[in-house]
Amino acid sequence: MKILKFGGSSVANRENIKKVFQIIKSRQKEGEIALVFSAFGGVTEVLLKSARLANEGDKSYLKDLKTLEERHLDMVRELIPIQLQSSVLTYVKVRFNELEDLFHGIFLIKECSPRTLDYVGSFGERLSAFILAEALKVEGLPATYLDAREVIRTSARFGNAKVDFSATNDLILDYFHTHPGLKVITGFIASTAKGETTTLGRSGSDYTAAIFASALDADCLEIWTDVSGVLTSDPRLVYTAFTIPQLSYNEAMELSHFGAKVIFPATMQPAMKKDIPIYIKNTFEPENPGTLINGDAPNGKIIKGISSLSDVSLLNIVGGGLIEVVGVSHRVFGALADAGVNVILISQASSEHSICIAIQSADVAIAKEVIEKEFLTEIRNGEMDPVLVVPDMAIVAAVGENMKHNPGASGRMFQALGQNNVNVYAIAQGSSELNISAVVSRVDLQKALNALHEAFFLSDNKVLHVFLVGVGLIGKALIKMIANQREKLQRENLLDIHIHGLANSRFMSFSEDGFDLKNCPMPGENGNDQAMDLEKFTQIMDDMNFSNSVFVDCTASQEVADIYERVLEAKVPIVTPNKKANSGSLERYRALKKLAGKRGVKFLYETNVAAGLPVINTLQDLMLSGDKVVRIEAVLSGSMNYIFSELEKGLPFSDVVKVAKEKGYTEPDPRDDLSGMDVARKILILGREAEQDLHFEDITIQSMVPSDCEKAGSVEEFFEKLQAHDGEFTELLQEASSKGQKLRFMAILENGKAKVGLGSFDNSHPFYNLKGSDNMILFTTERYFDFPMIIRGPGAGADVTAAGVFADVIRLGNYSR
Ligand SMILES: NC(=O)C1=CN([C@@H]2O[C@H](COP(=O)(O)OP(=O)(O)OC[C@H]3O[C@@H](n4cnc5c(N)ncnc54)[C@H](O)[C@@H]3O)[C@@H](O)[C@H]2O)C=CC1
Ligand SMILES: N[C@@H](CC=O)C(=O)O
Repeated sequence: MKILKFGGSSVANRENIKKVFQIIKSRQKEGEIALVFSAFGGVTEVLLKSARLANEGDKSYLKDLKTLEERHLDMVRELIPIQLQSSVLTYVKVRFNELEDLFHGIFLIKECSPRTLDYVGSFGERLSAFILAEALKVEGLPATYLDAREVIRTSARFGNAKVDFSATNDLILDYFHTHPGLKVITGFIASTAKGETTTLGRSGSDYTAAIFASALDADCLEIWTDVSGVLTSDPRLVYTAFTIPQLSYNEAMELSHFGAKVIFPATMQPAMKKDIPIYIKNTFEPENPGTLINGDAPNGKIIKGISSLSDVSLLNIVGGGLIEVVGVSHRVFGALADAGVNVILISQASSEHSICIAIQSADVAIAKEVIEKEFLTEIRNGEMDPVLVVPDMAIVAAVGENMKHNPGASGRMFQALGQNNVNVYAIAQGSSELNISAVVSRVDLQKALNALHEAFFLSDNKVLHVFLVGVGLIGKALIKMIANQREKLQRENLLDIHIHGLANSRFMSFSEDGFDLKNCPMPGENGNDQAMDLEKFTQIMDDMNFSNSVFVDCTASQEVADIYERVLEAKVPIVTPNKKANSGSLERYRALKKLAGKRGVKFLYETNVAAGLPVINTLQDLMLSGDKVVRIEAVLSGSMNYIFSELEKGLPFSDVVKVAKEKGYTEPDPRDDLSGMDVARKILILGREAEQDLHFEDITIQSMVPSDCEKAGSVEEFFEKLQAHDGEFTELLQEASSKGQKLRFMAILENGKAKVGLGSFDNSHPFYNLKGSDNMILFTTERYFDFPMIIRGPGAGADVTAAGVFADVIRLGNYSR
């Protein structure tokens, strides 16, 4: 025997009911079944609301009742052929006449007790089960309607009656032995020994099904609903939530206590006592296996699900007078119980100095009042503080039997929360080790759930949420690269990258779901984009509050570099090719690294030097492994190398600089390259990475910008003025060529001092053969002393730089996995 229960959404309309009938027919072929139905979707709510309206003297209940009656009559007409409708239509009309009389009585005497409400509520299931039984007969099934009030005996606690299992089990068994056929049973309702109608409380129809399953020793209980089982987390908050294939009864109970709405704990008890498997199945996706709930807790994932409760407040009861005083907890919880306040979570440190309690926010005022009343004397004597309320909290709970005797679950949980800057206000874990709960701020709830979901279920998968400032040459190339590589990264690296924020110097735009990167509109291209405001940009990034946010700075702006502290403080890692932050004061360079370390986030800037070439990482590895840098000799400017190599072809200097800019090798203002400033910044950063106390003043710079060009107001004006100097550069080149040498703009760092400027090299030097936008870095270290370590390759350009930035972003994705 299998018991199949269908909820209100499964029988909300004819279309759904047809699906239900298909399921019933297929199950019936497999063996004996019995069916339990809820009222048609939404009917019970309307009935109870109408009763309240009548009680308040509001005659609009009549309209609601009429609409309900029409709905049921329509259902009969839709499910049953006209020649068989008459008796069923009469049944419905008689029930609604009874209801009308009943509501008129309530309206007249203005009395609507829980007992009356139970009677009113019973009509929903009586109508649905009767109509469905008749419709099933039409489908050729031997259906017989069973009003559960005939067989489920309860106490007279109306609204939430207590089942008398001994009487009920006998009545059910007797009924099934004496009545053949496919029983179509009303969910939710029962009766007292005196024949008064009662109801079974929240999720009462599930309970009915479990009662029958238990009485009949059913092989299994199938709960058919509108979701495919119990999910790993609330899918409205965690988009990656998925169906849990199997749960133990205990796990299902823990999950449902904290928000998994699919099953209500009490309803499981009868099935659980007899170890009857419960399947949670989706009427609209019957082939989906759904969730099996049974007595097993097989080894597998360390937790099964992450549940949550929002709208929680914390009460802190603090005071020296609590220490080693017997009975304090008894008084606190006694006062709360007397006031009917449900305590969700309790935490008390072993110092006994405080007790922390989580309750529903709606109960805060009364809870505070009764506790303070209970401890009036202690508060007056200063032995205890008035109750401190921390509002707007939420609870996240990791649930799973495999946590038992399995170290690491709480470590992983709090690491994930900490890494994502989620503050934990209180913690509770019982010795059953089935549930670890943490109280967090409500604004952090979604981030916390996603961080935990990723840490426990998708630890191999990671989603990065990028906020990109600067969508010029490099920024645009980066977006294109991410768009092209996304699928491969998802597939092969289990890494997904979404961009949620974009900005240039004038506009900023945001997308909660992430921009469509293949057709990504640039800031300012959408009518509703906002004017760029850096403070607001970071605020919106904070407010979006994603786990794994990343700030990418693809500008050359000092203003943007100045907000790094704020970004790191918010525990958001930074990736940037912008050299401004690291080439500012030595103190700030060090402070930023320290802050990143302190906040446990990465600050990655491989592209600060030589674009995508692995220079910074290599140098960091050398230093970490104990090497010492003796000398760095390097060509660090892709544009300058391009310019001086092209000059060899006899082209005018100003034309070559223009082409270097067009090719994306120069800085936004090419004078940053020609002046040696860009190279100076790079050698400064390399020196600092080599753990030298290098300041900008320690660098001697030879500028290639003629003095009149320096003063040019715009880049265009600069190019106009530069033409007049073409001859000077041709002369420099000829002089070097006459000695068999080539011009290279280079930097040398030695003995704590650096020099940046033009040098000429013959073919015995590695710089001689550099081509195009090549960079070359020679590291002479204690280990690489006789022959320096050499890194060479293109050191400027959109693609190589964007690729370096992209590699840093991917690196972030790979950390902590
Ligand atoms: N071009 C190259 O080969 C390499 C460039 N880099 C660095 O990459 C960075 C970007 O360079 P490009 O893309 O060539 O520059 P770009 O001039 O093409 O783009 C800069 C972007 O930043 C935006 N921007 C500037 N100030 C801003 C502010 N205050 N707020 C918001 N947005 C602002 C601009 O509107 C533009 O979208 C620079 O720091 C550069 O030094 C690093 C390695 C190589
Ligand atoms: N303008 C730079 C590129 C970025 O660092 C160069 O020419 O090397």
